[in-house]
Amino acid sequence: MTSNFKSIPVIDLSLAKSPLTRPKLLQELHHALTCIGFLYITNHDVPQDVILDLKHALPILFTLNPAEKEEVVLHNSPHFLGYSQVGSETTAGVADKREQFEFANELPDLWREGHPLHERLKGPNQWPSQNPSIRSVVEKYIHELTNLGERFLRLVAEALSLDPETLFSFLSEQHRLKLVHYPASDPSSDPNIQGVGPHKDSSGWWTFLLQASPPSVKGLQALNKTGEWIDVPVIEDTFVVNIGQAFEVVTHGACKATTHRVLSGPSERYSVPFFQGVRGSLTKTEAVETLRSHFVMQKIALEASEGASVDSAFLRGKYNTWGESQLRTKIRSHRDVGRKFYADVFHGYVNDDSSN
Ligand SMILES: O=C(O)CCC(=O)C(=O)O
Ligand SMILES: [Fe+2]
Repeated sequence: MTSNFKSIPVIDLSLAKSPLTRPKLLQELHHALTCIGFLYITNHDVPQDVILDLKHALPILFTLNPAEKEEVVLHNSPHFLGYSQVGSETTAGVADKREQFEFANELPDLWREGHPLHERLKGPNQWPSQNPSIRSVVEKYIHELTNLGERFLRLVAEALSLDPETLFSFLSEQHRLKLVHYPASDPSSDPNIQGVGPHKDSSGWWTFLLQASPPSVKGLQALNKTGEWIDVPVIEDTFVVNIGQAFEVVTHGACKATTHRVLSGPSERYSVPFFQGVRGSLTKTEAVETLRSHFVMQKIALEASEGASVDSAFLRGKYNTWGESQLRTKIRSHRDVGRKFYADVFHGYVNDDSSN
């Protein structure tokens, strides 16, 4: 569990540039990592035009007509890359009220019969033919966020007294990006309509989220220790950054993947999470053992009040690699895709409740 935070800290990455201010940054980052699991970063050095181009592209992309969206529907893709309509994804057993386009850095489909099934998550994107400019906007954005993620990981390592390159050995060559649209809800209806239900991020090592609507549009909330939902409002020129489940496992719970959700509201909302990918071949043993002496034996970085307790579907589940557990999550969230491309394992995955 995370500590009983009431707000989300803002970490100024420009403090890293001077030896005079770097210690302050590392101290604040350490606190955010070990006590909250959620933070904003500012002065992140992602070029403004790359962010603005993406923000401007969102409303245009989502006004494609249903046939144009259908052309790139997720159901075409064994890599779970493409468009999914409102209500087609479920989180915590309830349909989410959001539509989304999922992309990744462009990779060839090298999977063949006999290779590990999770390798099939890697592959090319589907690009909507009626919005040809979206491709370069998304590709530039993924490129910048990949770099930001790497810069950030070096700071995280330093804040946790690890070698700056240590955390890179867990990364995948695939990073995924979702462009998300939450339609407005009727204000007279239930105020707690689920945009996306309570969850810990399962796809990434770290998540870097652009809240792409004006500050007046609310929705994102993080859960603190006493079960209160804390607003994570839009702050201009920041990214919201949060820990994924694999990172919680590898750090033995020193750094928690904090539960969060989005409520849909009276205004539509756009957001863009970038999921820094975790290597699919990562086994449970590697995940647990690689940094064990650092986090458990030396008790470094374990100042979070409750110590380390890890709540992980990956560890609880019966699948040995991160890739397999990620594939299972994808299949359970998008069953039509699972049934079509993963028929051999589909029933096993959807009927297996050994992890959620
Ligand atoms: O839309 C948001 O602000 C957050 C979305 C999210 O948590 C997710 O897609 O994992
Ligand atoms: Fe999330």
